[in-house]
Amino acid sequence: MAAPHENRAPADDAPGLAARRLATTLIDEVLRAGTALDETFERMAQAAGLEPADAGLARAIATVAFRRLGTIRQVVGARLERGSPRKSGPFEPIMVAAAAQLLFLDVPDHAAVDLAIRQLHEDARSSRYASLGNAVLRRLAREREAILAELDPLTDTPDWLRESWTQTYGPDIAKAIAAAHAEEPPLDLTVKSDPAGWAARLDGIVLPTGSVRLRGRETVTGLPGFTEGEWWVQDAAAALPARLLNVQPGERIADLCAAPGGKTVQLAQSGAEVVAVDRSGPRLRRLKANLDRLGLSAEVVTADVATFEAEPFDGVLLDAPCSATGTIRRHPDVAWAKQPEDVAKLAALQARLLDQAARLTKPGGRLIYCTCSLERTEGEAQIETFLARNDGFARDPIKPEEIGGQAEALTALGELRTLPHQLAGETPRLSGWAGFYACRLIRS
Ligand SMILES: C[S@@+](CC[C@H](N)C(=O)[O-])C[C@H]1O[C@@H](n2cnc3c(N)ncnc32)[C@H](O)[C@@H]1O
Repeated sequence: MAAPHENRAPADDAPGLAARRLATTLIDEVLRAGTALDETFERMAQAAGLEPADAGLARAIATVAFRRLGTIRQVVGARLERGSPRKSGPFEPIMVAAAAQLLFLDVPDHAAVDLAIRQLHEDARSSRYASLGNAVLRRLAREREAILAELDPLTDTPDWLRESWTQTYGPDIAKAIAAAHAEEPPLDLTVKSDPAGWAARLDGIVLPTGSVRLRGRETVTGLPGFTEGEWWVQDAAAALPARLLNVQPGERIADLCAAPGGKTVQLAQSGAEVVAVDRSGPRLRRLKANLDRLGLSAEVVTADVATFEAEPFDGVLLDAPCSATGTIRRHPDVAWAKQPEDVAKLAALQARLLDQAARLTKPGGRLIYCTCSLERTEGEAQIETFLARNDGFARDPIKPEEIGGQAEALTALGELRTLPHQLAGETPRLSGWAGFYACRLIRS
């Protein structure tokens, strides 16, 4: 008896097929397991043993698929007369990856469709729907212009996030946040010194807060200054919390939940004695590699912050684990991998970590609590309840001049609340920053 698919072309002979397969697996895995795309990619790309160009293409397809997942599901669903077929194996992720490439990446239509048909034939469950998939994708190709003319960024925002942002910030800002997420993010660098010089060398702009934003899309490791350790990649908003600690040379500073170390290197660069604590060994290895490349040092401790004990510090920075909804522009998978229950669970963990961070702060010392979340529960509300149960702490309001004059990113109580649509730049792609919350507290 003939083996199934015996007459199929050998698996890897079509250009782009290996990349598309990996993209499909990534999309499927992130949606099913709720894992982060970056980590899933690192694990799977290595196992798949692809050429760097194919691995890069797979990541690009998966990223745009998540950025536009609401639209893709809508336009594919509208062309499936009887809805998505049941028991069809990998049909859905194959169609999502194909539609992402067809609608949003530069690839000839016939190639994008052909790869999907090959993939559908690779699994007996989806093979039965290959002609259906073919018909839907060809329609998408024919109707692409009309589809792209009607894009609504809110379609690419899951309902629970749209509702949360509308309730917290109002409908106009919720829409503006969604529009910012539709744009590919720019690359921001924190430089050790001479931002204007690095901006000139790397074709960048010095942002009002001092970060350097690059106009191009180069691979960072090939840029001047990377090997020499002159700068590190850090979103302009993510660079603010560590600065708000106003570290003085020689102070003892705890960086809690520190890995992979974006803030640790800022604190170490300020001349402080930094103790960086995180419970993740693999992430701390990345932190150490970052310190080494930059020629900076810190004491690195693998521990659970909830039970970490030490002599109290002059300053403590807690960058607590959170839903990361403020990073959706850089990590569009977050919007679809996270659920409202995650926010509630994380808020309980944040409260425990914050109480321990408070115990680790000296009388008269400063404590910065921050999260890269747009959810009030993980930011403003967390601090409100913390202050209600800790009368030894008070807010130390942040002033606009501490954040490059960006007064719109401060709350009435002097907390930092950056939103993705703020910080207008030369073009929509060169505008915006991550959504961050930070509050500076002083221990009396
Ligand atoms: C938002 S990330 C930190 C980013 C980092 N501060 C930076 O700027 O690069 C949160 C970190 O919290 C760590 N984490 C989560 N729960 C923890 C706990 N109970 N104790 C210690 N670290 C924890 C995670 O391993 C993760 O590295």
